[in-house]
Amino acid sequence: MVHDHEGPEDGDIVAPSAKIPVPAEVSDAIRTLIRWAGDDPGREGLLDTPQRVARAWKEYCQGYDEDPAHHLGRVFEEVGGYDDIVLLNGIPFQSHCEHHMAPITGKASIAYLPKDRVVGISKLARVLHGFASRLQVQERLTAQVADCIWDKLRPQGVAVVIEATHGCMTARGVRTPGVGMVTSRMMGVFRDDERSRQEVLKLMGY
Ligand SMILES: Nc1nc2c(ncn2[C@@H]2O[C@H](COP(=O)(O)OP(=O)(O)OP(=O)(O)O)[C@@H](O)[C@H]2O)c(=O)[nH]1
Ligand SMILES: [Zn+2]
Repeated sequence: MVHDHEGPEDGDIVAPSAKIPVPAEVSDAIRTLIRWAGDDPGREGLLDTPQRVARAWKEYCQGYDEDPAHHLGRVFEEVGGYDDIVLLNGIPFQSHCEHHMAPITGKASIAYLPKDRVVGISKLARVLHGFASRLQVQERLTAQVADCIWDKLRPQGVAVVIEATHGCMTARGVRTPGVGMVTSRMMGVFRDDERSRQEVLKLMGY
């Protein structure tokens, strides 16, 4: 595959993704898009844009390079008898919708009721980012995060609530900013037991 030879100079401060070579067919496609949108990809300000856009998309979509379930591989079975809800509340995330490749920006609240194992709390956010860093619909993202925790931790319950705004609804199309889409997935006791569901929703601030 042919690569464009526009790399960082010695001494430049570069993001890790800047080192990824961009195949010529990818930068050509972005040049075509710029032209189709009405601008001149040959003008000075746009010369490096195809490489930047390509590398930005590699970064937005870096979840394709990982299996988020791996983050839940290290569990702790001794937690001093703790047997109540664990909640990571309001985790900010960014994703992109699979229909328009426009940003989805939101917050996720992820809770589980452990049975015999807990996980390092940062790992819940890592699972979220792993699935969010792909082309998504919010419903699937919500379900994938919940299913992953359910499968790997075998807890008594999992609750995931995601609230997000969709760039495809604000910057284009219906142009309705400020509207949040809310999705939730309740599993185990949070699905079957009304009091447990109310308790976790209250902890999340709903
Ligand atoms: N359910 C769901 N819909 C989404 C999500 N992200 C974007 N959409 C919607 O996907 C739909 C795609 O509809 P289409 O009619 O095929 O595309 P469109 O003509 O660009 O639609 P408009 O956005 O209404 O202009 C739109 O209604 C979007 O609002 C998501 O995460 N979940
Ligand atoms: Zn969209």
